[in-house]
Amino acid sequence: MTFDLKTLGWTQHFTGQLSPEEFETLTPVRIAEVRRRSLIALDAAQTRHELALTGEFIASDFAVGDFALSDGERIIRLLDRRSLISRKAAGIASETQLIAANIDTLFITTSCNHDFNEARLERYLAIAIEAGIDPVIVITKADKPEEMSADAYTDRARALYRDLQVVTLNAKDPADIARLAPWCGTGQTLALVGSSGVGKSTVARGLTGEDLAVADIREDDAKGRHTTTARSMYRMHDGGWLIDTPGMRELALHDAADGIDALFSDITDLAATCKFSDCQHETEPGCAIRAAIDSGDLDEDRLDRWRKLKDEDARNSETVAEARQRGRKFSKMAKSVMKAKRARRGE
Ligand SMILES: Nc1nc2c(ncn2[C@@H]2O[C@H](COP(=O)(O)OP(=O)(O)OP(=O)(O)O)[C@@H](O)[C@H]2O)c(=O)[nH]1
Ligand SMILES: [Zn+2]
Repeated sequence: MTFDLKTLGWTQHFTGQLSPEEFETLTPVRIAEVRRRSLIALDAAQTRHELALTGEFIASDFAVGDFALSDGERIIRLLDRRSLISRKAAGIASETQLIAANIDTLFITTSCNHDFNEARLERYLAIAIEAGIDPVIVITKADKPEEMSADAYTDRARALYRDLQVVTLNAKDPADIARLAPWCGTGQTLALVGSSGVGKSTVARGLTGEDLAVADIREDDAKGRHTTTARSMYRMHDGGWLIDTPGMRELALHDAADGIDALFSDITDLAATCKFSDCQHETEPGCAIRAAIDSGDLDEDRLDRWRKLKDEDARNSETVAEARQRGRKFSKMAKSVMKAKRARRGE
């Protein structure tokens, strides 16, 4: 085990999962690309290897950023993740699609203009907390704030969550980009989310020196055909890794009840002291939340956003369950049709 594994983002969390035998015989790698039938993995020397997916593994088991053990040709074992971002898949068969693994910090990006929206920031905060990732709010366009001052935007973002880190900057200014260094050093893994046009690509270019959107790799596959695959892991100037997968930019909320509870712990704590355990915080007597609003301790807008976020999460999580239900019904029906056919054929 060489020291350079640290550079890949390897920590004690992963070392602790290895048996002495695995330690001796297998190579730790980090997944940089997930293809249909193979994975591109980086070893401690940051050499790219194409590893075959064989045996029990299929591509959808893996996310960019995963750590695994390889025998040099194949993946032997996937290691437990420190954090995971997934999204709901459209199809029935696989309910969630893995987007990225083992990210330390999520830069939730917005700008000093109409894009700044507390509800949207809270949605990303809930996603980060649920996934086990430290959120940092990055507010771009501090050099040309609209509607209010850059400091006012910073204050509004800070108020969203206790001890929340907020960096307000001009993403085009290298001196400002340098203020992001605490999250970009050797061993650290970062991802960016935010709406279109807020400056994600500009921040990414500042951190890596590369244009992410155009950094696709063209190469020839085994049969000599040209293929274009999107690169997803980029080395940052400060030594860390930036993960940018296509799914990262379209993250939606799902199955994030714990993340929402943590983000709004003041409200959840209050709700626990309401007189009725099923209190809807509308007109019930003994409602601690109504009392906090009346006394000015709780902001009505915040309560409203909490409700909407919970509804959105419930709706999106429910759909997954329903899809599963539909899938089961469909496979039952398919089975009974097959059975009937076999019976007709006299099998
Ligand atoms: N003045 C100023 N312009 C910025 C700043 N950050 C980004 N921009 C500009 O805003 C525009 C959009 O920035 P991008 O980096 O492309 O935004 P994006 O979030 O990557 O957008 P998508 O690729 O659509 O997701 C570009 O013209 C940038 O030059 C900033 O801090 N200050
Ligand atoms: Zn109540």
